[in-house]
Amino acid sequence: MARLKTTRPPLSASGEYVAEVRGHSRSFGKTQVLRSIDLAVRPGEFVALLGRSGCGKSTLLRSLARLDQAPADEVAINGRTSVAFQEPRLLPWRRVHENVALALLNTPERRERDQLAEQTLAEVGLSEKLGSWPRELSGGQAQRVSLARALVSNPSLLLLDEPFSALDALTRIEMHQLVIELWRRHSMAVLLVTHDVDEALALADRLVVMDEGRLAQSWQITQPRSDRPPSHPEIAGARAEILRALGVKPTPPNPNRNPLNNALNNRNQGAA
Ligand SMILES: Nc1ncnc2c1ncn2[C@@H]1O[C@H](COP(=O)(O)OP(=O)(O)OP(=O)(O)O)[C@@H](O)[C@H]1O
Repeated sequence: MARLKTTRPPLSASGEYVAEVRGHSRSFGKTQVLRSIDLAVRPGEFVALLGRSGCGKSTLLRSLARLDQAPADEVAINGRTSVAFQEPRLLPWRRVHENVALALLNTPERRERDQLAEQTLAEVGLSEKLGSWPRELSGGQAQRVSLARALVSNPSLLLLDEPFSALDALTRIEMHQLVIELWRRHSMAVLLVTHDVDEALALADRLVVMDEGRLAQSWQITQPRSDRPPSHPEIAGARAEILRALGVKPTPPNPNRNPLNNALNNRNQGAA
């Protein structure tokens, strides 16, 4: 009897998703780190990826960023991706605007590169630091430059690998606001890797929990971002479930979420 060859349908190239991951596995030596991951990110969607340390979040992000070779039938990206990491990773021997312009290697015209870098640095509020050296920046400013460098190429998917975790609480809140503003303005999708459940609940449309290389559970948040107090039933309920999925004892919500909600409320006058 002839055996039917089973071929998987190709990953979407239709533009329905900016990133589509299907049955993606990855091992380092004998250690399997990603186990048949399925994940699709829609244009403009804001997804937060949570999980215990070592569960494979950064490895998945690297596959999406094409920093690691992933088989084309497991990971498909429609459009451009760019990444910002926990550390800003700026070149210390290049001035701020050069660090940003360097992300535009495919733009041949130097003047265009400079203009775009300048424009994007203005968007992150750093116009006055164009000619500074990275060593002259605060941690928060350096992280803004890193964001500008990721944004300048106008990605359809921005990958953020714990970009706020080294910042103090106030700077973090400012960065949250900034990321939401930039996300809206650029109409891009964002995949944020974070350990902070409250941060994820404040920012994302969808929260996905990873466990030992698998996507364990996900939550869609329908409450508008501008109105997500920790006491809201949807937010409180998702928080309790996510902490349970992470195997963490419930803790009181981070009170720093309120300033974000308030600030977003003030700026966006109730926009979702
Ligand atoms: N290049 C590599 N070579 C060997 N092992 C690796 C490599 N990169 C990651 N790993 C291993 O893969 C596992 C998952 O790492 P990964 O950085 O993806 O986890 P993570 O969930 O992002 O962790 P964290 O939250 O601590 O950043 C870890 O056990 C790590 O040691």
